[in-house]
Amino acid sequence: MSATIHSIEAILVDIPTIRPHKLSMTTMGVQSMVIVRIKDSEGLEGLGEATTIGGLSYGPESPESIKLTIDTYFKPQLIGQLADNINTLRVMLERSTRGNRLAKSAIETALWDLYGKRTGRSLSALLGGAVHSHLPVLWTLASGDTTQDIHEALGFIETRRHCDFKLKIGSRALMEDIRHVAAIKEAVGDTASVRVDVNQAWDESTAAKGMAELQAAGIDLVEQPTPMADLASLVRLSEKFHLPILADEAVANAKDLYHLAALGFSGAVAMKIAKAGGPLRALEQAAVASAAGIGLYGGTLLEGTIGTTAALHAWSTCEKLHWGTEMFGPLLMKDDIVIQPLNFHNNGVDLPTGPGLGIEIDEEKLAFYRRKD
Ligand SMILES: O=C(O)C[C@H]1C=CC(=O)O1
Ligand SMILES: [Mn+2]
Repeated sequence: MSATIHSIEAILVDIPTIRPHKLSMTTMGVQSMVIVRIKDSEGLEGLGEATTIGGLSYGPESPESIKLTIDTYFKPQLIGQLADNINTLRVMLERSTRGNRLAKSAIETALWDLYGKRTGRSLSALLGGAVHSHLPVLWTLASGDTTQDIHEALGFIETRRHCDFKLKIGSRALMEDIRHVAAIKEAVGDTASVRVDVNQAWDESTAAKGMAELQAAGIDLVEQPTPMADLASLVRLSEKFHLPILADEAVANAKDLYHLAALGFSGAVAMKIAKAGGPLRALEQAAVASAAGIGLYGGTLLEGTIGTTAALHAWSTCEKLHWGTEMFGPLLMKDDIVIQPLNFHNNGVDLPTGPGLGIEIDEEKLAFYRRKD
């Protein structure tokens, strides 16, 4: 008889960011994570994590609502269930609860970690095996200040920590943003790839003007220029420009991607375990993307090491990540709550190899950063 789920804890953890992180909808000075600890009847523990960016200014789930969903609605369904059958548990939560994908992703991650620890296999091995052991990782320049962003970028190019950059724009007047982006592109030169993320801030006509300017400035990719529900604008813009579009908020899972592709979209998609409701659903997009000729990108909601590692295991199983990944979340935080942080080097990160996620909690750090109320 295999082990059953004995306890589930959802812990709010707040870690300051190394600098203000300016997005089109808000500026982050702290990242709040929900750390999930699932223990089984044999005393093994699985770790999961959910985050969002800028709380309710970004989407309908907040760290506090994720904890409430897990404590009040998921826990009573999961306690006492066999821990190993992840699909059964995942389908149970999908049937009982609409939405709440960030909370579902944290639970699925913890179940995978637990299963990996029991079987002695890494999450990527359980998902069919890693094709990559080192994944490229870009850095987001979002201090809000052009000179500081250039300084940051040149430092990372020099140390080979990152060679690709994403700029968060959309909160300022269009031409102010364009001057900011063009100055950074000019400073980092042709060897660095510069992309922008508008986080839905433009209407279609602003996006058309913006994309023409960005194309001329040598930018490689424009992420979610228009509102998430406005799929037609993404399709029209992708037809009008050879500067590719990365669909982020508009696509959470394979069904969304299929719909967008069927409308005629070309470009790329940001897979995120959080948006999809867990690693399995996130990876389903890879098959649709490949069938539709859409590029893949490993996306983040600025998770800490636990969530980042879960996503890395998932992305490592994809044959081709056309646009690399942005799994730099732990580096944006001043500190970590794990014993062995991820190894970022050579413009990317190493995939941990231990059982499950291959990550261990630092109990003292967790006690220090957990929210006290
Ligand atoms: O893509 C997003 O919208 C979320 C995130 C990823 C990197 C970053 O700075 O913010
Ligand atoms: Mn984005």
